[in-house]
Amino acid sequence: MQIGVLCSGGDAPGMNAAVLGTADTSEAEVVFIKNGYRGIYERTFAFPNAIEIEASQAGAAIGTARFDEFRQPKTRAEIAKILHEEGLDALVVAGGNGSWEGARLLKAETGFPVIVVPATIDNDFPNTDYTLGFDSALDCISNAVDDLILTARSHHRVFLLEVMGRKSFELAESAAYANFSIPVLDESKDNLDRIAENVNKQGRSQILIVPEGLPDKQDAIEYLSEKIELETKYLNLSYLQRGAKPTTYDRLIGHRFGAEAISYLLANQDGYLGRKDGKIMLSNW
Ligand SMILES: Nc1ncnc2c1ncn2[C@@H]1O[C@H](COP(=O)(O)OP(=O)(O)OP(=O)(O)O)[C@@H](O)[C@H]1O
Ligand SMILES: O=P(O)(O)OC[C@H]1O[C@](O)(CO)[C@@H](O)[C@@H]1O
Repeated sequence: MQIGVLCSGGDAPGMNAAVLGTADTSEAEVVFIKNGYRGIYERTFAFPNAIEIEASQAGAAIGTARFDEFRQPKTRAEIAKILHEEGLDALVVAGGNGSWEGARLLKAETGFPVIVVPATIDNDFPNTDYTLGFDSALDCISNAVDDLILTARSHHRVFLLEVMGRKSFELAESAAYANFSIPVLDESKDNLDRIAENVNKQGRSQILIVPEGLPDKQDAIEYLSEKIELETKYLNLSYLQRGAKPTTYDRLIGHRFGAEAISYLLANQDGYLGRKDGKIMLSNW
């Protein structure tokens, strides 16, 4: 069996472990596809030994992409045709919920077998408790909070730290819980007043964690800065979260997701992987 493997959407720490995990088999021939769905369209295929991949490194060593043309049925039909022409029997896609939707449509419209490995720092993917990269991104935020609080205390300041996650607040909420920081998960005036009041009552340096997807985020940041009596500073942690060194957990689960994807395809099953109750499982399309 010849299986194509690609990364799609934002890179996520642990994607490299997942890609390596797919190649950890002697029962299938794995072909890496560079730069996501675009790579199929442009026929940028590479055999595993042609690419340097380290599970210990963030990023997607085989490249990833956001490829808008894939939203068109005619592009998906063309891509299925190319996959057949290249002799591929199935596809493994490591990506987030957009990549999942693209894979779902590819399968529904063309019947091409595909398994999606949940890989995005946002932890927003159907039927899984966990997406690859979340733990590493969370670790990155924790390290930032550890460092920021030192300079914050030196100057008696409060930091508003923006974190990624698109519409999902999971990174912000988990980072705040893990670090005894204050999450800003609701932009209502009541909530912002309550946060400012608590910070003022305590009168000491704090880190407030703001999710990037907070509605009216800029207004909320300005409102809090006005209401908080200590001096406030704003920092966006941004892409550093995606570039975070993969934690051992993300390397382990990445390896397992990759290897399981191949096992399922060899057993003629496809769909999308997830982790539930500590187990890796497949949901069917
Ligand atoms: N509705 C859709 N129909 C078809 N293809 C889609 C759709 N949404 C996304 N895709 C494909 O998946 C790619 C990645 O999607 P998207 O940019 O939403 O990232 P993602 O997979 O959700 O990852 P991340 O969470 O890291 O952003 C898109 O560039 C496109 O090729
Ligand atoms: O790399 P881009 O296209 O700017 O995407 C940024 C987005 O990707 C993510 O890092 C992963 O989905 C989001 O948290 C963020 O909003």
